[in-house]
Amino acid sequence: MSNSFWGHSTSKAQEESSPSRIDPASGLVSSEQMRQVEERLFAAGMPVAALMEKVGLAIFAQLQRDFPQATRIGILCGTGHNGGDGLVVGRELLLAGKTVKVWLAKPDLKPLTAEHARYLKALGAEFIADFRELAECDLLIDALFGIGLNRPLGDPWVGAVGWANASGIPILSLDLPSGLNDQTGEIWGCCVRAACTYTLGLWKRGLWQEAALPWVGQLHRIEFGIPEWALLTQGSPTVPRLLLQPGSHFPPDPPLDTHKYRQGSLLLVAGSAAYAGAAVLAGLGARSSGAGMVTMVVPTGLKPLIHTVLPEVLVHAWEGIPTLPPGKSPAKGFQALAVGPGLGETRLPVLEVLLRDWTGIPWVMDADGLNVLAELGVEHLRGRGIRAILTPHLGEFRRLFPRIPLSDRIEAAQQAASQSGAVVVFKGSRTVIAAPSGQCWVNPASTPALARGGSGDVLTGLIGGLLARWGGTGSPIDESILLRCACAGVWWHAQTALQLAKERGLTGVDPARLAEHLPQALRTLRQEQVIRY
Ligand SMILES: NC(=O)C1=CN([C@@H]2O[C@H](COP(=O)(O)OP(=O)(O)OC[C@H]3O[C@@H](n4cnc5c(N)ncnc54)[C@H](OP(=O)(O)O)[C@@H]3O)[C@@H](O)[C@H]2O)[C@@H](O)CC1
Ligand SMILES: Nc1ncnc2c1ncn2[C@@H]1O[C@H](COP(=O)(O)OP(=O)(O)O)[C@@H](O)[C@H]1O
Ligand SMILES: [K+]
Repeated sequence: MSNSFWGHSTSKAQEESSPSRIDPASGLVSSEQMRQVEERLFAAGMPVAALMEKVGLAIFAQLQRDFPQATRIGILCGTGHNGGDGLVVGRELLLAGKTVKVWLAKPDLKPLTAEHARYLKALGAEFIADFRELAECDLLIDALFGIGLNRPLGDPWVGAVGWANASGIPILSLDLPSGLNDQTGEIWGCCVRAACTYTLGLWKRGLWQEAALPWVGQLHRIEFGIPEWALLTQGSPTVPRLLLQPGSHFPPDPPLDTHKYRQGSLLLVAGSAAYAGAAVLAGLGARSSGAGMVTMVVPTGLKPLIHTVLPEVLVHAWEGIPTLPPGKSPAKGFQALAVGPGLGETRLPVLEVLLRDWTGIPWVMDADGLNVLAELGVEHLRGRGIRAILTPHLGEFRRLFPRIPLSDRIEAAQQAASQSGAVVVFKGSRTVIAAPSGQCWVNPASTPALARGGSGDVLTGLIGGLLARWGGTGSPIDESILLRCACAGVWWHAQTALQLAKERGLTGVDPARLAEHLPQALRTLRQEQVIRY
């Protein structure tokens, strides 16, 4: 990853132009891809047992940091190498003076796992026949299944998992919570509900899917030093990545001799009599983006409100039939268009005007803009040559892309981007951002404090403003800039909400305050350069 928070570092540029190598800090892999990486290590001479030892010791060290108070540890141990990892950790815990009890799901262990079981027994760990005997433990380690899981759990695992989940004892899952699908994050019938998951080597993509959120707990990646040559992907040209920090996604800071027209001019088309607030919130988001000029197109009735709340905004008001600012052509006047929040009944006539004359500048489309697009068909965008960012939530996504299956939201976003030719921001508790070229990002940190009406309107204005700012720099707005704006907006929006929720509690993050807090949050983030999970 780039070390520069704002700069356009070469390493970042290279990273983006060579998608065939997995970034170990942020790349999301399937179990199959993980196996390929491991196979390369083994083929090059790394002994399997040595890798398990290395991984086990690293897990033990992290466990000591995260659960220093745990003294009685129960291990739910499967037959494969996930169980082996659990036993290595058990050995270290025992040697550190902790009490260790092991429940072996089945006796037919893989050879390496069997060796570790034999030694742990010799050291004095108690091997129990009934998992209920783990009730006195203060920490459970879930070492039932990792990347080897390939079908729904049956007996005796279902009983053990159900008991562990109901026990109230915190559970640490190794690699994946047992029962979680490594790709989709959905569960195979039943699943361990982890307080914490330590994934080994590379992030398994299922862990970062929205469906996995109730099961994975705190996520942590155990580094075990995978060499660069082992990180090549096969079969998949691009690997989805976590949005760990915005880096070069943001527009550069303004030069000292800049002026308002070089800071980007945004046309924001939003609001209706019924949904005046949506226009205000999108305007507040645009204001905080730092765009040099914001012009809002609203029905006449909203003009006084916009002037009062956003005095710096130019307002073009229309009555009867929607019109756009006179004397300005898309080519010279504006660098970006944000359209959709709160258009309500006026959405169709408004979109008709925009589609007629305004296809030359990049668009951010949300809410009612997306609903019109769903009626027209997403092909319309490509047909008209519109460069666009679409920001659907689940309902809007369904309407736009009715044929795309939703069980794997990362894959769904990638398909949507490829189908529409637009950058797609699939909003939710784990927002996914995908581009037609196949590049794809997942926002790893957000908060349910955002789950209230209007949060998305702020995001639309913010992304629109960022787009205008890039346009103001003179950069051609190609796919990579669209992607940068989408990523920067999503990250900044969520990090601001996290900061506000910490200060004011989950109910203190109303959209207007969120929009107002954006600049201050970014300043803090720039100083801290941290990611909050
Ligand atoms: N590769 C390495 O050397 C290293 C790996 N490491 C660790 O090993 C883990 C992967 O180990 P693993 O391949 O042994 O698979 P694991 O997840 O333990 O499953 C065991 C077996 O269960 C079976 N099975 C599947 N689904 C089932 C079901 N529903 N109900 C019942 N059985 C089911 C399936 O066998 P099958 O029955 O399909 O033949 C599978 O093989 C990995 O996550 C990491 O923790 C690290 O130590 C680093 C070194
Ligand atoms: N549970 C959640 N955790 C994190 N972020 C969330 C959650 N629920 C919603 N969000 C975020 O809040 C925003 C809601 O947008 P949207 O549904 O369009 O709201 P609205 O249309 O009312 O403005 C999106 O950015 C989404 O990612
Ligand atoms: K596990």
